[in-house]
Amino acid sequence: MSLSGLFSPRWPGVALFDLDGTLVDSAPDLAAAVDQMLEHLGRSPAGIDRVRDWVGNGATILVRRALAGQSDWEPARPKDDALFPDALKIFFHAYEQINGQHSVVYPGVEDCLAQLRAHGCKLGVVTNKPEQFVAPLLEQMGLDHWFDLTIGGDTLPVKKPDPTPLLHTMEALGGTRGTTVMVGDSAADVNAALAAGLPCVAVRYGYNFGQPVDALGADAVVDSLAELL
Ligand SMILES: O=C(O)COP(=O)(O)O
Ligand SMILES: [Mg+2]
Repeated sequence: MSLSGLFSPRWPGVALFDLDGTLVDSAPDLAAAVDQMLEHLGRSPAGIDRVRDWVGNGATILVRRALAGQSDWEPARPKDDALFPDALKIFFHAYEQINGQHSVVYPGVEDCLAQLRAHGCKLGVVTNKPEQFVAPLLEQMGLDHWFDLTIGGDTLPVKKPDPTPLLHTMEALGGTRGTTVMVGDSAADVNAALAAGLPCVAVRYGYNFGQPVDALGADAVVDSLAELL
């Protein structure tokens, strides 16, 4: 499956990209910040392998999961509820310092973005990561210059898997359902695209809560964004 196929019948169009697990492997920084937060609260660190599976629904749910020590944080224990506001503050403070330090751009990303831009596509980032962390990460990764618009998890009243952030970005960039594609690594991305009525590419190398992406219902599943060229 090539991107021109997904854009059918009109090309160029708008390509919307998820950030964590799609453009950038940011789990090492998120895990470091989560572990700093847990240690500050006198808890044992969670470690990157567990934190990677907790990423995808934004920072507040990441912190909820870290306090619960598992993906399924509901119902939160009363003790966790009491700790949550402080835990979130500590996480934000830690991640602000760490964001970008150990993160890397995935192979194939730059070539894909360059090719899309060469075709005249508008490019957007639609992430559940809180907005304040998005521009600093894109800048440090040297990716910021590719994007016409970035939407964070708290930029609008709702986040993925709600389709609103995708449709908002598509419209702001002059796209339509026939000329816009979503590229992401998790069920939050695929479900948002399905609900928005947009074609979707899922990448296998990301996080997706520790589950394979092949059965999510994406229009194409790839091992690298270079496969789309
Ligand atoms: O911050 C998160 O939980 C994930 O962000 P993403 O939407 O870029 O994958
Ligand atoms: Mg993601």
